[in-house]
Amino acid sequence: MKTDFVKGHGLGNDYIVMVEGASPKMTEANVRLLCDRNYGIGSDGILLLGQPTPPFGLRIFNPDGSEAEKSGNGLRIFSKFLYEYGYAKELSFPIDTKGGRVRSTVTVGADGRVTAVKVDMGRYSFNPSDVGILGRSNPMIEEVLRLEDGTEIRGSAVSVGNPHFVFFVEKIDEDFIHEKGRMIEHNKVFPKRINTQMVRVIGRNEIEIRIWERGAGYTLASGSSSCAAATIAVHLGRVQSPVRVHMPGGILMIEVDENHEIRMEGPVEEVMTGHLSPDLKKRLE
Ligand SMILES: N[C@H](CCC[C@H](N)C(=O)O)C(=O)O
Repeated sequence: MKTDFVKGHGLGNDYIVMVEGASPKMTEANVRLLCDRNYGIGSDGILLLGQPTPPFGLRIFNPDGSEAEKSGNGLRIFSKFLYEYGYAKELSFPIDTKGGRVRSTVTVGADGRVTAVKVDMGRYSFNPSDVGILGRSNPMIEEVLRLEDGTEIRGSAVSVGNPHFVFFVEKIDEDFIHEKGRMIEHNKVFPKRINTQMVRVIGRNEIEIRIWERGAGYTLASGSSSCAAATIAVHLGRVQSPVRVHMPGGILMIEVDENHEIRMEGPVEEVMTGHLSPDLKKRLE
């Protein structure tokens, strides 16, 4: 790759792609600086290519410097990168993440560029230890979560490789997710912290969500959040699979099957390629 990084987005959830060995060390300080929208490149996270042959190695970093087990939008951006920059020779290939192995299949347009990606995201789990909840073995389904300000929210916890808390509303309230998202993220029930989705059911196969991401805050879209919200909505019988998930950044298609497998499909775009300038490099550890 003749460039220091490639930047892409999935429905407005943007990531910087870098290659291990040709990138700064992924220390918390470096990740925070690179993701900073004023002092750095700016993004909702970093995707780091490890093993450059199948099964491709992927590490995912949030803009606060923490490492995530999985990212749905990140996997689509990463899959497009692998195919267009010659790492992937096939249209379908496996990728190893901290949250398990997934398989991507890219859709290529007439110009040879990837326009969309389908990802077999693996299996969901309601197991509290998979979500990072300690001291219980029964799933947290439609239970009241108490926040430090006294707010009570009835929701469910699910892992799709990374952890999520999902609650339903009759009407989407953007202010609520901005006011309470961080409190939910850091609630003591979730020692590994957690991603949160506010969900409104629109139809038998349709939901609308708003997202507060662990380690990133409010984002325009989230693939793993779409998987988590669709999984809980199907599990509670509020919708049927496949589920169209509407977000401010756009729509993802999510399938949840009886074997607990989740499949996600959606668009992806490359924004730019770039080089780190000497002044920024001086600031990196
Ligand atoms: N912040 C998430 C990772 C990124 C998820 C999101 N961007 C997606 O597309 O799935 C976490 O700490 O688990």
